[in-house]
Amino acid sequence: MLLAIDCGNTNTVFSIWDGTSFIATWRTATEHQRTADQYYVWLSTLMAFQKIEATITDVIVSSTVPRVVFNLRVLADRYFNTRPLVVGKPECALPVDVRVDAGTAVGPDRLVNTVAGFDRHGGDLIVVDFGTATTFDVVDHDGAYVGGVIAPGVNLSLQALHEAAAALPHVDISKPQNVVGTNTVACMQSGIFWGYVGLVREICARIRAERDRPMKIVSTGGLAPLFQQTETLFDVFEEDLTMHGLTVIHRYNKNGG
Ligand SMILES: Nc1ncnc2c1ncn2[C@@H]1O[C@H](COP(=O)(O)OP(=O)(O)OP(=O)(O)O)[C@@H](O)[C@H]1O
Ligand SMILES: CC(C)(CO)[C@@H](O)C(=O)NCCC(=O)O
Ligand SMILES: [K+]
Repeated sequence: MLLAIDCGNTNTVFSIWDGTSFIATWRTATEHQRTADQYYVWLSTLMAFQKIEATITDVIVSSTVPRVVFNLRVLADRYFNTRPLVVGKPECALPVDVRVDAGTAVGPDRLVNTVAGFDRHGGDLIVVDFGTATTFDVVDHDGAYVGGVIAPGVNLSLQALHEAAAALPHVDISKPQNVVGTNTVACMQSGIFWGYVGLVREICARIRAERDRPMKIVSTGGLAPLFQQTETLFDVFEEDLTMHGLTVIHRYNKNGG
């Protein structure tokens, strides 16, 4: 079975893929100090707790944090006796082209989202991922990643307000009832929530205008549903998009690339 690891700047998600479906998914904070042994203790405890008797034969990793890859490689080698596929490394082939400026290292999560979006929906897509950053990946008609947009993430924006202004508290995102807030928390939530609705709508409209062709908007990431609730910003939401992309890339490499 395949262990797929999606490591973001905030959280790392581990999923076990049995060839047909994900039989388990676990999430942990991303910490580069964590060793292979620590990962294994954590993983094996959860597997035992959920009575998952998977024999892991393959590992694939996408990491936006280069430093954590070393320990994940050791995890694969020491505990699963396999060399992991690492997205973005030359030995990991991608089923789509990447057409960007020379020397640009595109975030592996964006490449994985591109592959997943193209696999499920075909080309001409905008993939919006609400993670630490909010990213927009533009997928061409042939599935190629052709660029996009990086905006500060929702939680990062709230955190930045709190850290920069002495009188602004730590606030969690939620949909405010009104635009005009009558207390500090409501004012901050309004700024971020409605600001984000505008950001997403404007960026997608401008991408569409620049590309001059119909583009489907696919969203993923923990906070996408909160925004979709209010306004129709996306055509579809897919919680497991990044994980799906990892299984597609793994299969592609198994079959010889
Ligand atoms: N209503 C909400 N308010 C605050 N956080 C939420 C809410 N709904 C989901 N989340 C958070 O969203 C996060 C899931 O987001 P996701 O995995 O897409 O990105 P991330 O882990 O924040 O970023 P990255 O992938 O860059 O590490 C979880 O940490 C979850 O707690
Ligand atoms: C933008 C993030 C942080 C989103 O996770 C990640 O994709 C990344 O580190 N990207 C590198 C730069 C780029 O994608 O162009
Ligand atoms: K993510």
